Amino acid sequence: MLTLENISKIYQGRLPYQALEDVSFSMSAGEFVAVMGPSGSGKSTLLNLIGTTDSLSSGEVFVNQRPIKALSKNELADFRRTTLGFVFQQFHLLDTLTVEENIVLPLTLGRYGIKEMEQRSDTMLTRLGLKEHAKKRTYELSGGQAQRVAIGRALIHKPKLVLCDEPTGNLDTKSSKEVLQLLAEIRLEEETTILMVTHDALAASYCDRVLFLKDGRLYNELYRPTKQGDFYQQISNVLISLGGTEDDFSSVRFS
Ligand SMILES: Nc1ncnc2c1ncn2[C@@H]1O[C@H](COP(=O)(O)OP(=O)(O)OP(=O)(O)O)[C@@H](O)[C@H]1O
Repeated sequence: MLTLENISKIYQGRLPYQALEDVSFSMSAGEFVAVMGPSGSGKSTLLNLIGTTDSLSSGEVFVNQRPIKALSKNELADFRRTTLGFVFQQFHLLDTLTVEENIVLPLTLGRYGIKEMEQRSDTMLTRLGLKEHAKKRTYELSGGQAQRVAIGRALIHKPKLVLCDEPTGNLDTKSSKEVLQLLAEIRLEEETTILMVTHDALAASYCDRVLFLKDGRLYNELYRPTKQGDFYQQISNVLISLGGTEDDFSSVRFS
């Protein structure tokens, strides 16, 4: 579904800086993949390049075998609106709108009738366990509820690829687990491909695979074994070999 071929990014400042160098990997439809690495290793740069909010210095990104570079301006706008969904650490919800209005917001930019919007919103609110909160303003929600609204908004238009930047960074352990469980389930139900940047080994252990970046290059890759607890331990070991600090690890253990 997604292929990165030898991508590099050099920021052209007073002193040019190579943030990514020769990164290649592929993701199949419905795969849930985490990207980890120390601060400054190029994780956000990677998301921005795939999300088309920044441009490649070299290499190519293919979505469903189509090179993103070949898209015209209109096609690119259409690609962002229909194929991609975004989830951020700071939920980026609109306080002036209700929960359900936030969730249907992406649909108001497309050609959807009122009835279809209502149906999709209703299904999504139920799926997120937020039906009773539909008419609330977003400042009346807990962090976990707010992030679930943001996930609903990211998924309401049924995007093929969802890019998540530290989606659990502002959440406590319980809310983090709920949000991660939700992402893991939804990608199975909808075959949504999810790429998630995270510092948290616990969050990464919900994924099928973890890619590790170091100094802008792919450093390691782990596939999930049967047990999530084993995966968590393996991820923690790679983080230690990367030179991670205590802050990179969660204190949660699996039985
Ligand atoms: N616009 C820019 N101009 C110049 N250098 C940049 C720019 N954006 C990022 N960088 C540099 O590129 C490198 C990678 O940055 P990036 O934000 O991708 O790292 P990161 O892994 O996401 O870090 P963090 O975990 O701290 O968010 C860093 O050294 C950063 O200083």
